[in-house]
Amino acid sequence: MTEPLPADVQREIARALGVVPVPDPAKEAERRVEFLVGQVRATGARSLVLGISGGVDSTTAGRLCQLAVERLRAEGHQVTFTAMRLPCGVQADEADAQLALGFIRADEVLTVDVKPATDGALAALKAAGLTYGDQGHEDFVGGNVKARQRMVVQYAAAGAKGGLVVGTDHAAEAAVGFFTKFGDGAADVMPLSGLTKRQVRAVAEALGAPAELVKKVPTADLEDLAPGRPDEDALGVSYDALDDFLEGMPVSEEVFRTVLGHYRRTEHKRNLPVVPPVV
Ligand SMILES: Nc1ncnc2c1ncn2[C@@H]1O[C@H](COP(=O)(O)OP(=O)(O)OC[C@H]2O[C@@H]([n+]3cccc(C(=O)O)c3)[C@H](O)[C@@H]2O)[C@@H](O)[C@H]1O
Ligand SMILES: Nc1ncnc2c1ncn2[C@@H]1O[C@H](COP(=O)(O)OP(=O)(O)OP(=O)(O)O)[C@@H](O)[C@H]1O
Ligand SMILES: [Mg+2]
Repeated sequence: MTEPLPADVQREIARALGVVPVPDPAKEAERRVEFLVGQVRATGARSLVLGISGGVDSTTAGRLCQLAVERLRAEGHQVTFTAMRLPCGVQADEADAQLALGFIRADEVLTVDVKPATDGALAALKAAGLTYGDQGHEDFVGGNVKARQRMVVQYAAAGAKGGLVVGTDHAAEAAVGFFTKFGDGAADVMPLSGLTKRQVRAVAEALGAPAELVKKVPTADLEDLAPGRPDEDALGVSYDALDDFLEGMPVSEEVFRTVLGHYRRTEHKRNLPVVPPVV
């Protein structure tokens, strides 16, 4: 069988992830505010809950949430947006998180330090006898525990408030599975879905986000041994190249292979858990 052409593979992946051109980022922002409004109306939710890190994704999604709840309140719905600051101890780019909060102007900000819960779980696992390959491996697994502790507290807040947890996953992260399964990958609504990273930045700019945040270098910031490590460093491909891939532009063979490799390896993260076939 002949291999499909790279352009056809790119088109198929972009289609699966819902990537479309965004000629007018302001209209796109509006469409996504309306999506959130519709989801709140349909579910009867009384709040939206989202962690604000100081990165461009949560800055953008956070502002969309606040605009959505203000629109709903104008229609008479009792609904609020809770922005959550979820540092793990002291966050190096705390100033960016504060800048994001100043822009978003959320109804409420809840701050929870996820360090005690993260350290407690890891210490208990160690006491139970769990071991890791090496220090780097331990740090990597611990990073995912941190991301899942953020999920735990966001769902606790949503449970207390009758709310929906908002996720910030978009097409560039989804394509390479660059999120923690059931950590930041766990959410009820994902208003940035289908956007490439540059489209997220364009929507952020259209919303009036501070330029420092629009242009900020993306970081998962999960590893203690490599604080603030740029995503692009971990992924081995730049977001520009990844966006080119998703937007159907020509990419180098190396980029093509890297993205396709990540896409195939992380298929399980974009699907529900695997179950036995029905007989
Ligand atoms: N084939 C398969 N079918 C079904 N399930 C499979 C599987 N392979 C692994 N799994 C399961 O998945 C687990 C691995 O997935 P996971 O725990 O997510 O771990 P993993 O994908 O190894 O790591 C998460 C990556 O996402 C990055 N991240 C996380 C959070 C936020 C951001 C960000 O950009 O902000 C980035 C993080 O830096 C790291 O590189 C395995 O331990 C196993 O339980
Ligand atoms: N320190 C934090 N405080 C609150 N929420 C966080 C924190 N770190 C991560 N999150 C949540 O996890 C999500 C995933 O992180 P991710 O790094 O992909 O997004 P971001 O930081 O908003 O943008 P970028 O990818 O450009 O860094 C964030 O959007 C946010 O909702
Ligand atoms: Mg980040």
